[in-house]
Amino acid sequence: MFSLLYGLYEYIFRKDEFHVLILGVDKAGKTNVLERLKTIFTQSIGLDPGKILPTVGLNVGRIEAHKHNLVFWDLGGQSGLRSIWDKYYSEAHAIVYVVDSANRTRFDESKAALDRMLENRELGGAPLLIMANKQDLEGAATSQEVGEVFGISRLEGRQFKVLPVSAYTGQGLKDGVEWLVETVKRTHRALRLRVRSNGS
Ligand SMILES: Nc1nc2c(ncn2[C@@H]2O[C@H](COP(=O)(O)OP(=O)(O)OP(=O)(O)O)[C@@H](O)[C@H]2O)c(=O)[nH]1
Ligand SMILES: [Mg+2]
Repeated sequence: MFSLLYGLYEYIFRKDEFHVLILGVDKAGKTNVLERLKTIFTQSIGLDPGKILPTVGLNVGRIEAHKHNLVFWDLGGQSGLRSIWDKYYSEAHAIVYVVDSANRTRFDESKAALDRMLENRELGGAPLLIMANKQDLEGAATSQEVGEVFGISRLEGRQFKVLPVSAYTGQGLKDGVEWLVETVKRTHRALRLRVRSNGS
């Protein structure tokens, strides 16, 4: 009886856990974003930019924000590593797509990788937050420009937002996390994933 009641208590009061994939082409700044998020939202200090190497496997970061637990999965963006992105799609509540706003020469490549990702049905209904990163650099494209180049307003059936951020200064990261929590909470996808995890 006690365990039944405890189970019910746990079910009602446990914090929801959301899985957020951090994607984007190599050198966009994904791992720096993750490390800065750790500094902002946890007791520990994220890695210094100078100590961050190109990602080959998976970096995981957990934070607590707005009464929710968020688990970030940061994957490598080199072209040969993009083929494993889709292994994580079915379990992801939302996507953060990081763009190097200061490197316009790679916008086409980055947009192609984004379009390919969005075509995947396993990501149906997953909110998309585009981080127009490296805003601290002079000449960086604004978030509006990034939104236009990446054709974001044409997305149908998906919640999305483009935010100006800097992993170096922390600009925009709190707003991004707040948007993620508030948006994911309201999606059918979150409910679907929750039902599935309770059933397994
Ligand atoms: N100026 C500036 N540089 C940044 C910022 N974020 C990342 N960088 C730099 O951009 C480069 C790539 O950063 P990473 O975080 O390793 O990029 P990544 O997207 O994780 O790359 P992969 O792991 O190879 O996919 C590094 O030299 C970083 O120091 C930023 O906000 N501003
Ligand atoms: Mg990385």
